[in-house]
Amino acid sequence: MKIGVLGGGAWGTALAQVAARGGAPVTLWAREAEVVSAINDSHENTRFLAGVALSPSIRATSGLAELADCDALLVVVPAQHVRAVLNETPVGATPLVLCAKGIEAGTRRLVGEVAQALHPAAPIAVLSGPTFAHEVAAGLPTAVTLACADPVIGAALADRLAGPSFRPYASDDVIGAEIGGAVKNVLAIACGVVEGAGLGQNARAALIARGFAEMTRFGVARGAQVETLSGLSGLGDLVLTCSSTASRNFSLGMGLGQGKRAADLLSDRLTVAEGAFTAPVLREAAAEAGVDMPVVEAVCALLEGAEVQAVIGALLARPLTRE
Ligand SMILES: NC(=O)C1=CN([C@@H]2O[C@H](COP(=O)(O)OP(=O)(O)OC[C@H]3O[C@@H](n4cnc5c(N)ncnc54)[C@H](O)[C@@H]3O)[C@@H](O)[C@H]2O)C=CC1
Ligand SMILES: O=C(CO)COP(=O)(O)O
Repeated sequence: MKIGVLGGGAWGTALAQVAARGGAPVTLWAREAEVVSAINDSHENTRFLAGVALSPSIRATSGLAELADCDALLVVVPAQHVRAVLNETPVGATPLVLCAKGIEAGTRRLVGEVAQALHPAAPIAVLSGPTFAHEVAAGLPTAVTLACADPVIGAALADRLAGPSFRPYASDDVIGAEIGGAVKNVLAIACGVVEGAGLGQNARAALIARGFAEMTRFGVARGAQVETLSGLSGLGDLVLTCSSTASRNFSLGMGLGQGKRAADLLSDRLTVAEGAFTAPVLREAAAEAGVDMPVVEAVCALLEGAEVQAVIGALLARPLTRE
């Protein structure tokens, strides 16, 4: 199975390295000409994943047409750009594996829903879980959810990507796998705020648990299975990104917690903090579904410039309720 990767950021590059194990040919489309030439000339993505020696069997390209001979495409561009990139990609009935984590602004669609609407003949799969790109690229042990409605295609993709330190777990819950990854990015911002504002470890644990309750409420309302939300792509990824400054979302939250302005923190970013884009869309989607998400609303308020202590005070002053 020849794998193509759409997106030459840190995660697309790390997944290309996974797929190239044993010298298997992989074609990686990157938007930046300098990323294409760095990968082809020196086998390194100096811009987004510096310091990792990439397999020579990864060939980078700027031409989406060159993905036409692939047997499966991993979609790893940021969620807000999936539509534009997939619009230009020759897909047909090739399986699409969505690896971006987010909800599209405007349509409030999960990226798998965007992909399915654009390419109705393509089987849709989702690969998601606790996966810092630099750890995966370094070959450290990692487990992911690989969800696909078609169990035969799901198993073929899992077999193709699995390795001694990369373990896909099968699921048929595509929506559940996507919702975990999208929502946890927003909750990771909230946990970063707790860290930045010095609110302590009790508060962080409380936020993870109450955030998970929000993720579950929203997920169930959108048709997700609770087992998926409490697995690798939901709770697993939530725990990872809510505990580490290696998370871009957590780091963004730390800055907000220290009183910095969201606009300043976001203005000169080279890399993507998806939670900042997902938060307002998730707030709308939750309202539409009639689901209460106070932590998500608090993150939105902070991104819109509200004062940290006022937002935290309002969250803590909510009426007492049952767990
Ligand atoms: N980095 C990680 O550890 C992980 C990232 N992800 C997800 O993977 C997705 C991609 O993130 P990263 O690879 O980390 O990106 P990155 O932050 O390393 O790089 C930014 C990427 O955005 C692309 N980009 C910027 N503007 C664009 C546009 N107008 N059109 C198309 N692409 C554009 C750049 O070409 C580059 O590939 C995100 O949804 C992220 O949440 C998922 C798991 C792990
Ligand atoms: O999704 C990730 C790990 O699973 C990466 O998290 P950040 O985007 O917050 O760095």
